[in-house]
Amino acid sequence: MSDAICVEKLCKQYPDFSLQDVSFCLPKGSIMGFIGENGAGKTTTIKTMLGIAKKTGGSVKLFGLDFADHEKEIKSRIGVVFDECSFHDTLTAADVAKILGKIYADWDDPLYLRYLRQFGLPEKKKIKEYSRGMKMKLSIAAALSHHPDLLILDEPTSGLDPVVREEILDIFLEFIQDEEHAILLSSHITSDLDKIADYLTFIHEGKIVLSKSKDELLEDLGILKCSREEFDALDKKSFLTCRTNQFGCEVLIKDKKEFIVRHPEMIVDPVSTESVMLMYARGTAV
Ligand SMILES: Nc1ncnc2c1ncn2[C@@H]1O[C@H](COP(=O)(O)OP(=O)(O)OP(=O)(O)O)[C@@H](O)[C@H]1O
Repeated sequence: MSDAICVEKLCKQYPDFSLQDVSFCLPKGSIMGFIGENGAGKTTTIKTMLGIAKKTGGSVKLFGLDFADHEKEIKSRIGVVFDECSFHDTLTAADVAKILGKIYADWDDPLYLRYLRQFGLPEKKKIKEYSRGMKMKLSIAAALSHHPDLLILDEPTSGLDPVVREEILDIFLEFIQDEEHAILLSSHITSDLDKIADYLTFIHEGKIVLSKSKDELLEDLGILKCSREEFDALDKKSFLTCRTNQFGCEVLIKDKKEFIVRHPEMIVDPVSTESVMLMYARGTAV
């Protein structure tokens, strides 16, 4: 299976923030959830991948092609949605179709109209009269209507009610069914990622801390609760991150089965996508 995205050692330097050696690959036919707390670097990664922010190092390949050398071709094959609607608010959905129809050779008006109807979006109403959720749905409809091979979505379900979120997640699942398409989706809504993601990539303070298949991650990782004394006595080689409070420590463990063999007396709880995110966001590296 070849990769839709392969990012290697991507770097971006802002005055108060740096993206450091960000690397991950997304195989075709799959969905990757890109997770991290506010300010972790998700949008910066996406913008730097797409050349919207200038990278200070590293390489980005989409469909096996170097982004910098094949920007035009690559852009015609991807649909991108940011958390803010990128269309001018005096336009209507019908105007958006006219503009995008001129930009994309594969623009599909009937498909776009089908999404507008499915999402309940009036064609003639100005975007400024749309609600936040309607604007997001319009961005998603537009991103899907030129038959892209890859969707890159920055918080696409934020601000949407659970019914619409589910409807959109179903569309994403349908999109990848042919095993050629892929989706990179940044989100704080871990329950959405639990439903649809095949891979999870966690970013924290500008660095990738984990990138794995969701099944492997849930199978391998565990959370150990122990006292400070127990923590101090343990070998830290399989510890990823740790949170301490007045009652003791919570430790994220890389390989819970291996740890339990070495410490059968200790209890290691299973992880969820949300608990891993919280362990990184609120913990300290061990
Ligand atoms: N144009 C810019 N100039 C300077 N700093 C920036 C710029 N854009 C982003 N940053 C900084 O980069 C850091 C990461 O921001 P980014 O938007 O990538 O985070 P995020 O993970 O997408 O967060 P959120 O979940 O809140 O959207 C922040 O500290 C932000 O202030």
